[in-house]
Amino acid sequence: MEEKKHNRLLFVINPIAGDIDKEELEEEIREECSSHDIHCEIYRTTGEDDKEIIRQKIQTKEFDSVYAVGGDGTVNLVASLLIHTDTPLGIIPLGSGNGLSKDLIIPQDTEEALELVHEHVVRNIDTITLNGHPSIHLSDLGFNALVVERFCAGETRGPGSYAWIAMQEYMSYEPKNYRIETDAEVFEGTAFMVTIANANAFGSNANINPNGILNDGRFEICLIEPFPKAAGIGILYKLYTDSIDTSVYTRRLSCKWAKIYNLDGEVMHIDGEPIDLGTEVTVEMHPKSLKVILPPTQNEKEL
Ligand SMILES: Nc1ncnc2c1ncn2[C@@H]1O[C@H](COP(=O)(O)OP(=O)(O)OP(=O)(O)O)[C@@H](O)[C@H]1O
Repeated sequence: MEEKKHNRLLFVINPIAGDIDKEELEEEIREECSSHDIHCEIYRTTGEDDKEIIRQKIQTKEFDSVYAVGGDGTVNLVASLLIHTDTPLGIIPLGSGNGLSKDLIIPQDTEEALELVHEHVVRNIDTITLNGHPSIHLSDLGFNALVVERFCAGETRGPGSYAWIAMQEYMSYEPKNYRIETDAEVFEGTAFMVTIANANAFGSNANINPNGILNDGRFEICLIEPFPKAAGIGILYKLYTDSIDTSVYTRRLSCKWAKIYNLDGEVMHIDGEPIDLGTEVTVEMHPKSLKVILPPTQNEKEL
C-alpha cells in the first residue's frame, strides 16, 4: 500500500476525448479534493502547445501526482513528461478506447477511478521510445495505423466511428514491406500490420499481445502477416479471445531493442496519435521508467 498521501494534484483534462462532456466531472474533482483538503489544479487541453504548458506546470509546482483525464493520447502526453521522474501518473479513463488503463486494470467507471486519489499503490512500468518519442501502450504501422489516421482526421470520435472506418478500409488494404532487426533476430517480408507493444490490448479490447508484461524490461513486435481476406473473421475472433498468438498468420518478436525499416513508407501511430517518423524507426526500452497509480488490489499482481 502506498503510504505517502498525495495532497497536491494536477488533473489534465482533454475536453474532447471520447466525445464525452467532462464539465460535471470537473466539478466532482474540485468537490472531492476540497472536501479532503487536497490542493488540485485543473488544466484543460486545447490541442495546441499543451505539452509545453503542462511541462512548465510540473516544473514550477511540485505536484505529488498528475492525472490524465481522457484517452490514450492524453495519457501519452502526460506520461511523456513524467518518465524518469518520481511523480506518478494517474489515469481517469474517458477516451474512446482507454487501452492502457484497461491493461493496468484501472476502473473504467469514473467515480471508482477517482477514488484512487485516496487509496492506491504506485508501481513502476516500462516505457519504450520510437526515434525518441515515448510510447507507453501500443504503436503500430500498417492497417490499424491507417484506420487511426482516418479516425483522427474525421469529425466524430468514439468506438463506433473507429469500427466503421476499419470496415471501409479492410477490403482494399494491401500488406506492406518491412525489415525488422532486433537484438535477437531479423524479419524481412510483408505484413498486414506491425504492432510495437509495450502493453497488451487496444482500447477496442482486441488483444494483440496477450502475454506481454508491462514491467519485464522487454517489448514485443507483433506481426500479422498477409492472409486471405476470408481468414479475417478468424483473426478477429482470436484477437477478441486473447488467442492471437495461436494464429498461423502471426509472429511475435520479443526484444529489448529494434530497428524497423518501413520500406514502403507506411503510416504509423504512437499510442493512437498519428506520427511520421520517416523510414527508419529505432525502438528502445526504458525499464521501469514510469510510476503509475493503481488500485490497491494491484499490489501483488503481475502487470
Ligand atoms: N481542446 C481540444 N480540442 C481539440 N483536440 C484536442 C483538444 N485537447 C486535446 N486534443 C487532441 O485530442 C487527442 C487525444 O485524444 P485522446 O487520445 O485522449 O482521446 P480519444 O482519441 O477519444 O481516446 P482513445 O485514444 O482512448 O481512443 C490529441 O490528438 C490532442 O491533440
